[in-house]
Amino acid sequence: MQNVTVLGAGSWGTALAFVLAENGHQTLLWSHRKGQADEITKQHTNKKYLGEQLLPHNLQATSSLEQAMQHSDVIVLAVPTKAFREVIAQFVTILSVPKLFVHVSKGIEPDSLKRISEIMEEEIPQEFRKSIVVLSGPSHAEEVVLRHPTTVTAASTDLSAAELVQDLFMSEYFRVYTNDDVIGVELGGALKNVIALAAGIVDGLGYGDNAKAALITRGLAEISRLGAHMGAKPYTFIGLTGMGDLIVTCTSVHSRNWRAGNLLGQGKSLDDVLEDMGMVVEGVRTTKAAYQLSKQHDIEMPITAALYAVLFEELSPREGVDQLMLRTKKHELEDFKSFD
Ligand SMILES: NC(=O)C1=CN([C@@H]2O[C@H](COP(=O)(O)OP(=O)(O)OC[C@H]3O[C@@H](n4cnc5c(N)ncnc54)[C@H](O)[C@@H]3O)[C@@H](O)[C@H]2O)C=CC1
Ligand SMILES: O=C(CO)COP(=O)(O)O
Repeated sequence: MQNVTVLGAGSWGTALAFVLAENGHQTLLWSHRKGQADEITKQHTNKKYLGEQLLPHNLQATSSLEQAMQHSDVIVLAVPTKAFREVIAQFVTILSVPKLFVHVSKGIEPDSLKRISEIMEEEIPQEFRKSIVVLSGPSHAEEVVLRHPTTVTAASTDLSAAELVQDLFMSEYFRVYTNDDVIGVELGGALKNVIALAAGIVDGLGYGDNAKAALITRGLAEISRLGAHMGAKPYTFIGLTGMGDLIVTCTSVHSRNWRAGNLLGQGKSLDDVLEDMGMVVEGVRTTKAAYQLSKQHDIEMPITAALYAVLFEELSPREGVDQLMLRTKKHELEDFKSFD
C-alpha cells in the first residue's frame, strides 16, 4: 500500500481516488475549493459531481496544494485540459524530488496542438519527473463508484511505470491493461469526444441508430487516419482507448459530450449548453484542435470538419449532417489499402 495524490476533485478525480482508497492506498484528493475538500473529508460525499454516493472513509481531501504534493511521489492529475498548465504552474515551484505523474485527461490543446503528456513534458522540469503515464479508456465516473466492471489502459513509454500504475488501480471491478503507445492512447481518448458530440447532435436531431453507428465507425476511421499519420499504432484505435471509449461516450447518457451534443441538436446555442452542463465538455476545444491538426497534417476528417462548422461557423446541425452525407463518393477501405 502506498500514498497517492489525486489533483482535481471533479467526477473523474473523485472516482479514481475512490478506487485507490478502496484498494487500501492512503489517498489524498486535492480540490481548489476548500468547501468541497471539507465535504469530502467530513461528509464523505462530493454531491456536485457524484450525488449521494458515499466515498470511502479513508479518502481524505485537502485544498492545500503544498500538502497534496508532499503527501506522495505518485501524482494523478485529473483536471480539465484547459486547466492543465495553470495547475502545473502552481505546483512546479513546490517540487523538490522527482515524482511519477499520471494523467487522465482527454483533450488536445488548441493552437499549440499538444497532447497532455507533451504539455507535462514542457511544464514539469525533467529532473522532477520519474515518468509520465496516461490512464484512459471507457470509464464513466458514475459507474466506477457503483463498482460496475470497468476496463482501462495505462500507457507509457516506460512500461515499468505503466505496470506500477496498473498495480495501484487494479481491483475486482477496475481492470487495467498496459500499452506503450502513448500517442495512440492520448489521441483516441481526446478525439472520441469530438465524435461523441456529433453523436449527441444526431440523437438531438431525432435521427436513429443507423446514423449513430455510422458516426462511430467513420469516426474511428478518421481518428485512426490522423493518429497513424502522427505516429500512433493503428491497432491501438481498435482497443479500449479507441473503439471502446467511442462506444461508451457515443451511447451513454453519462457522457457530458454526448449530452452537450444532444442539446445542440435540439437547437440550443453552444453558450447556453456549456453554461447548463456545469462540468467540462472536452470535445468543444478538442474539435478546434482536431480541425487544426487535420489541416496541419493534410488529413481528411469530415466529421470533425462538419462539427467545427456547427460549433464555430454557425452551420446548423442539420446542414452539418447534409455536408457529411453529400460528400463525394469514396471507397470504404481507402485508408487501409496500404495494409493489402
Ligand atoms: N467524468 C468521467 O467519467 C471521466 C472524465 N475523464 C477526463 O477527466 C478530466 C477531468 O474531467 P472530470 O473530472 O469529469 O471534470 P469535472 O468537470 O467533473 O471536474 C473538473 C474538476 O477540475 C477542477 N478545476 C477546473 N479548473 C481548475 C483549475 N484551474 N484549477 C484547479 N482545479 C480546476 C474543477 O473544480 C473540478 O473539480 C477530463 O479531461 C475528462 O475528459 C476521463 C475519464 C472519465
Ligand atoms: O471519457 C469519458 C468516459 O470514458 C467521459 O466522457 P465525457 O467527458 O463525455 O463524460
